[in-house]
Amino acid sequence: MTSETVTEQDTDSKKWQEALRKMLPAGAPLPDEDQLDYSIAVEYDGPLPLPTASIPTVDPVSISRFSRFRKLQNGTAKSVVSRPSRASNQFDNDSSSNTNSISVSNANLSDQQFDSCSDEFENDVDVDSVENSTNLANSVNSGSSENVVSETKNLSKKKMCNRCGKKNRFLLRGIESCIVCDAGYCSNCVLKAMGSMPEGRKCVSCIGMPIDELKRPSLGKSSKILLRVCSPLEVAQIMKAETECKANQLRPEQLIVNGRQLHDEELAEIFGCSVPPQKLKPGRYWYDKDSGLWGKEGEKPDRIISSKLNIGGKLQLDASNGNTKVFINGREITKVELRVLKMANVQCPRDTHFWVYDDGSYEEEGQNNIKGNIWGKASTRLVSALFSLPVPPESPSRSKEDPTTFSSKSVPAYLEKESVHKLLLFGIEGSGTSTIFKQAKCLYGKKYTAEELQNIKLTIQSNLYKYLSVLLEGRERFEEEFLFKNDHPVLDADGSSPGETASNRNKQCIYSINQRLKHFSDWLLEIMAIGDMDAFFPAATREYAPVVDEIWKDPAIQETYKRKEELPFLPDVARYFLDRAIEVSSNEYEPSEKDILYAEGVTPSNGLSSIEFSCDDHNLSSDDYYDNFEYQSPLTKYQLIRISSKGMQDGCRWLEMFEDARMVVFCIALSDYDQVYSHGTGPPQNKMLASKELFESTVKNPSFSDTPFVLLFNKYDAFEDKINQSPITNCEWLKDFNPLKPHHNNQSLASQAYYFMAMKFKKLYFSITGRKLFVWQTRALERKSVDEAVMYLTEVLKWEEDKNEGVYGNAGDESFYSGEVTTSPYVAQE
Ligand SMILES: Nc1nc2c(ncn2[C@@H]2O[C@H](COP(=O)(O)OP(=O)(O)OP(=O)(O)O)[C@@H](O)[C@H]2O)c(=O)[nH]1
Ligand SMILES: [Mg+2]
Repeated sequence: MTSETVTEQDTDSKKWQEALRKMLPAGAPLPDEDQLDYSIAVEYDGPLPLPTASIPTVDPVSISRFSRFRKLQNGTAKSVVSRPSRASNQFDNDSSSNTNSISVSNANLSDQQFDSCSDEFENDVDVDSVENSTNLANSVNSGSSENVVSETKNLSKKKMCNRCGKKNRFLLRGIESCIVCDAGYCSNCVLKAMGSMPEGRKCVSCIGMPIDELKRPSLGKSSKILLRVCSPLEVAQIMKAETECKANQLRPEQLIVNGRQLHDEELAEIFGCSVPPQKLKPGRYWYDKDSGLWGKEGEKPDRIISSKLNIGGKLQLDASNGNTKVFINGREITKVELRVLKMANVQCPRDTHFWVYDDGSYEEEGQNNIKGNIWGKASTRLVSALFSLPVPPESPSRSKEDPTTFSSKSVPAYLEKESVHKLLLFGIEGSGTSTIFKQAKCLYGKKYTAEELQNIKLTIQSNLYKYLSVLLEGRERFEEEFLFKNDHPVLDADGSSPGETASNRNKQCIYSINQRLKHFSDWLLEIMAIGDMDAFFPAATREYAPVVDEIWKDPAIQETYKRKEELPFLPDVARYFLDRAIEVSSNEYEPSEKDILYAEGVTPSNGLSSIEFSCDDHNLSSDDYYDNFEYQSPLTKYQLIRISSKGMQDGCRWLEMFEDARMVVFCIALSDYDQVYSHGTGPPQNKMLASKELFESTVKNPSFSDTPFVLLFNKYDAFEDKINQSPITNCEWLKDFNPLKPHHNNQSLASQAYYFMAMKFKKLYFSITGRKLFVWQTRALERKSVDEAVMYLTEVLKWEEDKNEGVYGNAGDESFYSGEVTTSPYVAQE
């Protein structure tokens, strides 16, 4: 080794030390290389004030990680989602994959680039590898260099225009590909290569040829590229031709219905009927011509189409692979269907054979006696919709005689069902799921109706009495304790005995209230004890509002409130509403958005609630969020389904109904680590442990064996507030937390603890599933934080989809890449 190289290395290592020191909290010692704790990276919050030329920087080269969160601006990668806090990070990395690789280079980057890169660093460093690594260089190069290079090659090929061969900057905005041969063209070449597009987006040489079936879902969905080179009207025409021209249609032999290939006229019959199966793809299906139920072979029904079509073979008993011993029109139904039938109060013991007609009326086979209508009840329709079972359209023209009179206008969203991604949201009591749900509803859902608002108002008004009664009960207890203590004072050191005990009995104490209020208190507590509150309220609301206000302001109650930690049933929001008792109780009161957010009992406490939204509903997300993306179908719908904590306790019976959920969003309040949880008959337990148990059992639930999980760590604000007073090691499971000392403030400690807990859960999840757990943090009371969380969820879905489709294997590739790969010196060394 020459002396020159030695000095070079020396200087390098000094630079590293200098850079590290800047990243560490002020005064923190430079850790040993061996014990370097890289979770400190979450602290990093901006470019270092060092000459950029000499700073080792982080260059994003990981291809598959580019996504909407890493969209490119001016050639640099930047996190689109602004960080909700210094510590906002996603732990979406998989230690076993190479997708997190980041190469380190000494390239000269501008400040701005450095900033972007450090963003990337902050968000992307593989937590697992960081934790285990002993060397920064290794940690940031956690992927193998070979893989990085080959991924890049693939991408380069993918992103090359098939006509001009250029990888010019237009390519950052995507390419348009041929629906037959997948050749891609940049916006400069697309018209030259595809001509007037009489059959949609096909190379001129591919016209007349059948399309690539993988691309069928994107038929008729235009991209932004086309809009750049054609007028909107032209694009509309091209898209129309693409969906309608003969060459692009399914061929009858691609469809097998009830075990038989279709003929030409059968295909025509399907497409010609008034309610055809939409978005039909080649495959094997079953069809029940009496009820109109239609599904994929071996699966539950998927939709209801026109009945009485003469297509395919005879419906088989095992068409949907049911195992319930209950039969509909000769088909053994699936568990989910049976459950819905039971909810619709249809008696169905084993070995029942039903005859179901297309209007939902049913009878037992051979009895000739209509027993009822399955779809009669709105609740059944709702439950069916939630469980992805089809429901017939609600149309006045619907009739048994003429089943094909459904007007196409009334065909509901279920026809688009396959593009609805269900996200299941739950967690233990108080984790914040209803707050998140309400925020999401405000952000993307429909406005509350007048009736809903009225109900919310009544809920808020009666909550006042609930809170008051908790306080009054606490007051009584504290008063008794206080007087008892004074009755039996501990002997003083001088041996003086309890002298004036008798007179204490009649004495007032700080917890005492006047006779009049005592009277009201007794009355209210009695009503609460009987559980008869609804009989008195809201009628009594306005009448008693002044008393409520008076009691709340009474010094005794204020003293009681000071000990709210001892009142487990008093939520934090009590003060928010009690402070405004008079206003809230008035007839004219209209709950504000904030009131609704804070109000308890707005989302059902023992069941399901759901909202549907599409990507376009992101009203908080910046416009340029989608700028660089291929056009996303506005039809990508998401359904956020919240299962209440009570519903979860119920033997988790809901879960098995959601096998088709695209994602489980498990919510845990970070601030629960030192809270006690007691429910049911079980002994009190640490709340974080209770969450962990529920998490574990959910992960092991067979219904979710293939479903990605996202862990939402909620109440980050409360977590930050308390972490310095109450160490997280108070929780048995978190005993081995060993923060890098000294932490100069709550934020830094909180972010380290957050990382630590995220890692705990990631490892737990990995040990059960062998997969990666996605982790995100929220402050559910802040709307922006929930919006960001939802964006993250949709992003994870996208990643998962890409993964399932074999990333970049086909055209809909939404990843972006900024110029050439910088070969890291470390990669080169390997
Ligand atoms: N400080 C803080 N409070 C929150 C946050 N999220 C929710 N809360 C409060 O925590 C309490 C419980 O939240 P909920 O949303 O009702 O929790 P939940 O999961 O629906 O719980 P159940 O209704 O018991 O099933 C409410 O008083 C919320 O206002 C948060 O991010 N920070
Ligand atoms: Mg709640």
